[in-house]
Amino acid sequence: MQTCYSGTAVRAAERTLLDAGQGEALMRRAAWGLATVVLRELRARGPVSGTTVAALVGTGNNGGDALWALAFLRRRGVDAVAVPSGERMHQAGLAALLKAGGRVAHAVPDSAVLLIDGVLGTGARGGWEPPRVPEGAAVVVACDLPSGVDADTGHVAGGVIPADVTVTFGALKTGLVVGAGAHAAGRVEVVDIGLGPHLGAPDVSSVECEDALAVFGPPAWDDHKYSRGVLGVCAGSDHYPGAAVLVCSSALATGLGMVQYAGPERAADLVLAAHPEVVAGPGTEGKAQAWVVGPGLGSDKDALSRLNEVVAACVDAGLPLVLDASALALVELEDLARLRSAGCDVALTPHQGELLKLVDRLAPEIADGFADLAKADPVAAARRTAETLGAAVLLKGSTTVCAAPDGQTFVQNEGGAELATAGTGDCLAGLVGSALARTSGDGQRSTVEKAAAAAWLHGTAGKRAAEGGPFGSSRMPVAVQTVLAER
Ligand SMILES: NC(=O)C1=CN([C@@H]2O[C@H](COP(=O)(O)OP(=O)(O)OC[C@H]3O[C@@H](n4cnc5c(N)ncnc54)[C@H](OP(=O)(O)O)[C@@H]3O)[C@@H](O)[C@H]2O)[C@@H](O)CC1
Ligand SMILES: Nc1ncnc2c1ncn2[C@@H]1O[C@H](COP(=O)(O)OP(=O)(O)O)[C@@H](O)[C@H]1O
Repeated sequence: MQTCYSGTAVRAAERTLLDAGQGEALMRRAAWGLATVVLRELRARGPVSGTTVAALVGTGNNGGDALWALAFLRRRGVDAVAVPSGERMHQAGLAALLKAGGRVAHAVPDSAVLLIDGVLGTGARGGWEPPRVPEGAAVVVACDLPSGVDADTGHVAGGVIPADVTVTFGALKTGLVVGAGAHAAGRVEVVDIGLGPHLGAPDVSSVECEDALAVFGPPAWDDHKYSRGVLGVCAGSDHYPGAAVLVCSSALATGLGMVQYAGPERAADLVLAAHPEVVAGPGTEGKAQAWVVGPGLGSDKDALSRLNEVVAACVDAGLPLVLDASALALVELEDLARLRSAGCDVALTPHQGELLKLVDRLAPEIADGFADLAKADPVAAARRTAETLGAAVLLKGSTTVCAAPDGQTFVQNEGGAELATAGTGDCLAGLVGSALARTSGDGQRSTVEKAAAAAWLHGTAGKRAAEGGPFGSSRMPVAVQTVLAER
């Protein structure tokens, strides 16, 4: 499990050490870590001595880190060039650079093979417009975070110089794992500067391979089909029959004990043609241990009555429930309240558009300014919705955010934009359903953690599928099987 801290929390942890007079030591530790990564990048490309490394240097301590790093690099024979972005530079850092034989220039030299972005770190406020830098040739290494990325949220209000590598200090920051911030950061390396004991509880976590496999592991030797998880799927309609197939196929690809399908004849026939092992019928009777409802259901009376039947089945038996797609537009507060009272784990899986509609309809008390919040701070938006509706929220997008009503939050970035194709959300619903069905008795992991495990598998499978060229969502189940087979 990877853990992240908000930029604000990292600053607070630093403050304790700054107050104890350790500011300079911290900065030199950070700068040494940055210089070490830069040297590694240079060595991977050829000789180090004589190559030009430039740093865009801001007015604050982020610039100070960059100046000290340049000073260390100069001692390795690098032509170290500081390019100030403002009127002033960190004094001790500048003195160290000049003493080591580095120089100051007013533009990034064309000869620079590597550019350090040391303009803004955790002290940035609002947006920033980067200066023109020579295009293409230089590797970009961001100091602490790419300038212009909000360290708490990942929001980029102005411009940003996308980094190949970000060397971040003290702890992985939330802004480096969410949305535009995650995209701009490139590969992230964390340099320990001794903040550990002062950091407190993490802000968000990310499920990694091992955590996901603990949910989607192989069967135990004595498992039988009813102990490996039985998932009920209420998806698809005469109008959208394919959704039923995608949900069932993805769930089956994880190796469940059984998938039970509830839906109309046309969709059921397609499901059975693809997977004769599915037990299909019009209603919810059966042995399901969790349900997925919503993909391709539509919005008519029939869709509503099918949703109601599934909610009733879950309430009766205390089963976990995934509400996706059409179900998000049909579910009512009373349904959520009944599910909560019955002790059912509930996961709502909207994309951003569905989230806004859901909040408008069911949580008007938080709707004011919510669209802006969802854009700038998806973690806060998912958390607020989860808390208000009393259910786990899996918010889909370039970063998938899984938030629990108590604030526990996971962010997952395994997938890429190849997943932006119709039906991949249906596949994800099948995976979340499988995660809940197969762990319905284990009580060890929270619903959001299980949802995050499904998001890990979905994103990783998306990447795997993309290796074979452009793809549609029907390729996802095979990719899921491949990912699980390879681990
Ligand atoms: N604390 C420590 O001991 C350690 C800290 N460390 C490092 O310090 C970094 C934090 O340093 P920081 O607090 O000086 O803030 P920083 O990110 O350099 O930016 C502030 C400067 O930028 C300016 N500015 C702000 N917004 C702007 C904008 N939109 N557009 C343009 N300018 C803008 C603002 O100028 P002002 O407007 O106030 O005149 C101010 O001068 C942290 O990320 C890490 O790298 C490490 O060395 C470990 C030890
Ligand atoms: N740019 C992107 N980068 C990574 N993942 C993405 C991107 N765009 C969409 N996705 C993922 O693709 C899936 C799309 O789901 P959804 O919008 O519900 O599609 P559908 O309703 O067509 O099935 C989600 O899991 C989402 O996180």
